[in-house]
Amino acid sequence: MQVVVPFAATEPKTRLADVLTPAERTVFARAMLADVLTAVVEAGHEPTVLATAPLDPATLDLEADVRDAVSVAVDERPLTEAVNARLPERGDDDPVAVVMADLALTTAGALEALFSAAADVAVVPGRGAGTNALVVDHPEFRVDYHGASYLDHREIARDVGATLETVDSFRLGTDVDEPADLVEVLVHGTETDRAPARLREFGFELERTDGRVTVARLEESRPE
Ligand SMILES: Nc1nc2c(ncn2[C@@H]2O[C@H](COP(=O)(O)OP(=O)(O)OP(=O)(O)O)[C@@H](O)[C@H]2O)c(=O)[nH]1
Ligand SMILES: C[C@H](OP(=O)(O)O)C(=O)O
Repeated sequence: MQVVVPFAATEPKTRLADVLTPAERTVFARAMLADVLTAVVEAGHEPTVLATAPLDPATLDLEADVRDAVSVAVDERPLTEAVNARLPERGDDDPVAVVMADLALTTAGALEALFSAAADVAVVPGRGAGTNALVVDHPEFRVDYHGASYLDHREIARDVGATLETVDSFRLGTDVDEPADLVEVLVHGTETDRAPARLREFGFELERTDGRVTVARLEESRPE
């Protein structure tokens, strides 16, 4: 199986602009990417980062064995086009997995559950009907990201006669897009994960109130 990890290398995570500076968003996005790549390698695969701009794996916080297993492909086209150019065509035997770089809670076990699905197309939906991860083992299925892409992908699978399985995964279903999502990173990130470590360095901590838990940033660590 080929595993592709799309990564917006410049100006990542704009929806976090209210709580993180541009430099912090870059650090945080790269930390999530490193966590995802580590999980992919632990699951036994050699990931390709599909980046919008050149990226040197040596500049990511990766163990040496993970770094050596990672390759980078630069494609400046929009996400959908860049991913579609990597999906299997007629005659290709190898399925292609697409795992987003902002799945900060990804573990090898969660990926293995997705990778072992038997359908032509296996999808993990994200919050708000996005598509966080999928495996394509069909020559005609193509992606159409953004909007309610999970619903669109179900329809596309039907149109091309591909079987589709929805994989239920809290860890892969949690994409980190908005400030409220940072809660999940602090609650469920593990000791060795880079993303929660970076958030804590930035001064974020959980805030327990009467309602849903939120994150707060220590006053002294807020940027000017
Ligand atoms: N190769 C590639 N990856 C992309 C592109 N846009 C987003 N991504 C990646 O696709 C995944 C999902 O991205 P989104 O959450 O939609 O966008 P984002 O850029 O991370 O964040 P926002 O700026 O807040 O929308 C993340 O792993 C991004 O790094 C693109 O145009 N090309
Ligand atoms: C990649 C895209 O992400 P969103 O824009 O929904 O966060 C999608 O899931 O279709």
